Amino acid sequence: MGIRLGCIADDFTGATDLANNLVRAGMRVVQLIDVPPAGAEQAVDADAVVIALKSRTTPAADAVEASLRALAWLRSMGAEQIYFKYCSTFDSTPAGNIGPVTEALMDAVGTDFTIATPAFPDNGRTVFKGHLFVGDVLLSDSGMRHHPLTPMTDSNLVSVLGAQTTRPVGLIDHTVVADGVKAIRDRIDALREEGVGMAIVDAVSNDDLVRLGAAASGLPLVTAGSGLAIGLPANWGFEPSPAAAQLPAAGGHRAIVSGSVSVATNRQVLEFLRSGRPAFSVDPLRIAAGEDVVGQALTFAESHLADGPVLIYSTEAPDAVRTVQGRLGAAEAGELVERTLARVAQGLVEHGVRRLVVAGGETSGAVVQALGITGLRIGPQIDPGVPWCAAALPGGDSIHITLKSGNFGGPDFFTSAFALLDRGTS
Ligand SMILES: Nc1ncnc2c1ncn2[C@@H]1O[C@H](COP(=O)(O)OP(=O)(O)OP(=O)(O)O)[C@@H](O)[C@H]1O
Ligand SMILES: O=C(O)[C@@H](O)C(=O)CO
Repeated sequence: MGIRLGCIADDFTGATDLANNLVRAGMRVVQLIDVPPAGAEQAVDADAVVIALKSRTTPAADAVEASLRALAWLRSMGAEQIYFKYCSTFDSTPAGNIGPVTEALMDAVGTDFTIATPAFPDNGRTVFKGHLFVGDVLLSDSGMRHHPLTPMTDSNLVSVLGAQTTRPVGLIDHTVVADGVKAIRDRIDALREEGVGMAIVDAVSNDDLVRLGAAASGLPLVTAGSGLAIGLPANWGFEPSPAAAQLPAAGGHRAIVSGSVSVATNRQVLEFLRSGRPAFSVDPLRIAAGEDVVGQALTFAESHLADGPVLIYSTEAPDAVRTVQGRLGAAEAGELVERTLARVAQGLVEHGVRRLVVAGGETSGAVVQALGITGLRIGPQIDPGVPWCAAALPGGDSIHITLKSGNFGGPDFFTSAFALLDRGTS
């Protein structure tokens, strides 16, 4: 039998976030890193597949091209519904990429209508009257207003999405969502008749998302953050079950590689340092000066791995990051650190690390690619949006890995993640 749900995620940690919510709602999920190359037939034994792209901030045409390739592959696997996953903070610019990718997918699946909601109440993202809140504040008052690539300065998602698409954008507001599945479907029919192509949907609770999920069962394409995933699997009769999140037993050394500079990760690094555990700080300026930082980090790790976990981190507060960026350039500094941390991760695996936490979306992309990982089996949730995963390594061995979005996870994430594995993954 083919897969039920085919998902296209615009970044790697976002992909595991989505896969995690699907698993928790009872689906067996495989996450693939990029679209499998043509001819490389991959046997997928899963109810849903999430293809992880790095298309959030690429030029819109590239994001569209990659998303359409992913769509074609998912349809060839029998996907009955397509889910385009973006960030719960709707990260995008007037040039895209949420609008252009959505339009291209609509054309390709032959639909005149889809929904859009980044709501993820478990992580404090709610949509009310079309406005996105992050915790207690509007998106435009949150840290996202300073994001270097996708600054979010408007919380009104109808206008944000409207600026990115040629199709009229409407709203399905909370009164309709609260009224239930029939009311949502009636509103969709009415918007369709008015010629609206995409509708932002309010959701302030998981119950809202469950109702929306049921109402969306007939739509060939849905677009959302990961939250909607809690409401879709029931449309095929799936029910929450621990069996969906089973992973093989974990073993091997434990390490954390953190290139995330987000607020939550800074707190997690601080908490780890405070606990007196072994940690090595990667200084971008020393890398730029030609020091063998990879070698130094691995020598440090080697002497501590037996009593791990060991943390290798470049995480710094915004001021320190700005100073480095001022000296090296933001893109250059980012790339330098990503390359370094990816090589550190390779070295850690060569030294027997088989339980690895990676923090940061870009960092995760660099690490996963350097390790030659092409697919992830999704396991149990550590914190909302972050599951453990199991992956095959090119040499035939396997690894347990978790890819943590910068702003996800509690302060003790770097230790609670391993504690969950110690309690058993199956
Ligand atoms: N000390 C540092 N100085 C400058 N740049 C850094 C430093 N540490 C990390 N970086 C770069 O900052 C970027 C952080 O992006 P990344 O996506 O990994 O984390 P994030 O933005 O915190 O998390 P997310 O995207 O999941 O929300 C990477 O390109 C990384 O290489
Ligand atoms: O939706 C989110 O916030 C995350 O899954 C994500 O996409 C972070 O990059």
